[in-house]
Amino acid sequence: MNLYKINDPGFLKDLNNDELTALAADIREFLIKSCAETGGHIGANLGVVELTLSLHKHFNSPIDKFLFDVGHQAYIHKILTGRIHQFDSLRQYKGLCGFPKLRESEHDVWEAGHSSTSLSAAMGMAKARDINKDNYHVVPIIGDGALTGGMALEALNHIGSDRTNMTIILNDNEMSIAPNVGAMHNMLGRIRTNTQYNKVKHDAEDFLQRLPQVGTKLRDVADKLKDSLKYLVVDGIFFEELGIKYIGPVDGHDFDDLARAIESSKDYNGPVIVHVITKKGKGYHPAEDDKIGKWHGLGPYKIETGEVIGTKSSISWSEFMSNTVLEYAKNDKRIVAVTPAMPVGSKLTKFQNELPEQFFDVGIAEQHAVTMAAGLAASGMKPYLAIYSTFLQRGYDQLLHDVDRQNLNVFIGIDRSGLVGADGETHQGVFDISFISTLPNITLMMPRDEKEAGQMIDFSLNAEGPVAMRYPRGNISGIDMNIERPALTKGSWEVLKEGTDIAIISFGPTLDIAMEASAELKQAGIDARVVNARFIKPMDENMLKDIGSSDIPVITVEESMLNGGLGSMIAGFFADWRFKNNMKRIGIDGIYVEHGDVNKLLSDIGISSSSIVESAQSLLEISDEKSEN
Ligand SMILES: Cc1ncc(C[n+]2csc(CCOP(=O)(O)OP(=O)(O)O)c2C)c(N)n1
Ligand SMILES: CC(=O)[C@@H](O)[C@H](O)COP(=O)(O)O
Ligand SMILES: [Mg+2]
Repeated sequence: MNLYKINDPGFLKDLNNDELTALAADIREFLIKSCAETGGHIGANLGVVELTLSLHKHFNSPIDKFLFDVGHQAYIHKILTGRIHQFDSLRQYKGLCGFPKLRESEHDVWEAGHSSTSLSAAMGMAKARDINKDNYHVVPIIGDGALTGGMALEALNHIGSDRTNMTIILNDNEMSIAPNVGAMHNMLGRIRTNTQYNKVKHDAEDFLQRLPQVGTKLRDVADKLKDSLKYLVVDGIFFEELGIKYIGPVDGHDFDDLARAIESSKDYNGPVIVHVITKKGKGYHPAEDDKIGKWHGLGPYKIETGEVIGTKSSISWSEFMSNTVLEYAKNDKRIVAVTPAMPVGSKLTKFQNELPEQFFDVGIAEQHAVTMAAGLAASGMKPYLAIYSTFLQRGYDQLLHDVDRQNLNVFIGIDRSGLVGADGETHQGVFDISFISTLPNITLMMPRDEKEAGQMIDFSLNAEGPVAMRYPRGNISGIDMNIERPALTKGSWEVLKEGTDIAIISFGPTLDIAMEASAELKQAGIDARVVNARFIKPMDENMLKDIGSSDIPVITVEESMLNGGLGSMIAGFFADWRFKNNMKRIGIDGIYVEHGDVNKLLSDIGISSSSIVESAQSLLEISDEKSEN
């Protein structure tokens, strides 16, 4: 079938299973080729081809509402809703978003990126429907990994008690990014594999189908028998106990099985969960055989070999951090690593393999991860919580209420700090400084390179109280780790380049553009000082007082939100000390930064050496005018 002719999913209603099967093959072939060029969440999408086709066949989007949890598995949905032409720009600057996007299509009724939100949103939409006496289906599609998220369980608790009409599609492929974990996963596994129940269930259904003109009474009795059978042969049906009818397990690659389950869910008066069993990566061997989570989402690859394109000259920041902490943990049993379902992204699998008893993957459960780390610290352990900046947002109250307020020795590795690029708005790590800087006790740092990172890790593992160290997505610089550096003291900044005309204050990766700008300014006869504000909190107040007293203009640069960022903190300090330095804060000003190449995004925002140079020149003109008057 010519996929490029698809504008609307309505045609699916007329397709028979053979035609659907052929269409599924065409879609898989397209996805494998397209993602080989652009990268993307290929594994997750290959697993939901038949499921997505069936949903669009048996429901009526956009009147019926599809809410894709996380949303990384919505590529087929996007193909069926007329967006195949945009796939060559997937997750690229101004291109197709890798997650559902309201502005892209009327069929995208809920945006995501962070997991476990679909059931709560579905509840809201279903209640609005009922209050307005509307009549459409609300269909959240949630994975077995996302189901481990606390929000999902909070929503199930409400949905079941309220008996709100909706069809929950549970896409169970036994994988989160890595293999899924937790008691929920184990329970689903028992249902998946309980062949005795499945056989009895099918035999019962076949028997009923064969009975001539079965009276409704007998059918009701038989249904109750079948349901009670579930209680006998399958561990307590968790969902039914919550008041949510359970249908499954359903073969997520069999159109007949899917049709039966979806249609019967539509007839039921109350909430239904359809437990669909799928294979992540189906149809592409490297992805299908993936046991660790490499093919969940990745960059461009060679189709024939599955080899990811683009050799790396050095290791990632994540690998550097995890391997360095691992070495400390080998010599100190108190050091334990905690990850909320990101052992692959945070490069903790080596730690997990070498020190399994000092490693915890708690599932997609950031709130639990943060407070568990607090509990570990309260008992004398030294927890290292590796967590993406964007996902730390999910555990903010736990960070405040449990970790910082009790001043506990938790060491937080804030991964993917700064712009992440392809994942876009929902994943940019640009809010953590703003929400951490307000906390009274925590120390917040960002190293300029791996040498300084090593010093910070040592500082953190010997510190009193909570410490957070942010680091970017991408690779370390590969500098010589044997270079000598002065010892790191808490709250100390470093002058990278002396200068008397203006001070440029930054930290982490943006120090590079600060140094570039200072070199350009030197060409123009301007002597710019560059300061490494490696301790974002506490700031180097002595150095700030020196700068304040000298009354030279100050430019701050951060790949982070301006409000609550370093620039704001320095401006507040100057105000409190009545310093009158002219200031320019360069950073992200009140917008959500979309997906795309990080360098292009930085340039658009004005985080560049040229904008530093321009700011310096205009500040110095102001200062000159001020001094003339
Ligand atoms: C709050 C939050 N934590 C972590 C992630 C990272 N993440 C994205 S997809 C994923 C696994 C989701 O597993 P599942 O729901 O089973 O979907 P599948 O990929 O298996 O289809 C994780 C951990 C996220 N998007 N949001
Ligand atoms: C969809 C999701 O949240 C994850 O798959 C995320 O995209 C991983 O990001 P990295 O690729 O930076 O590990
Ligand atoms: Mg899964």
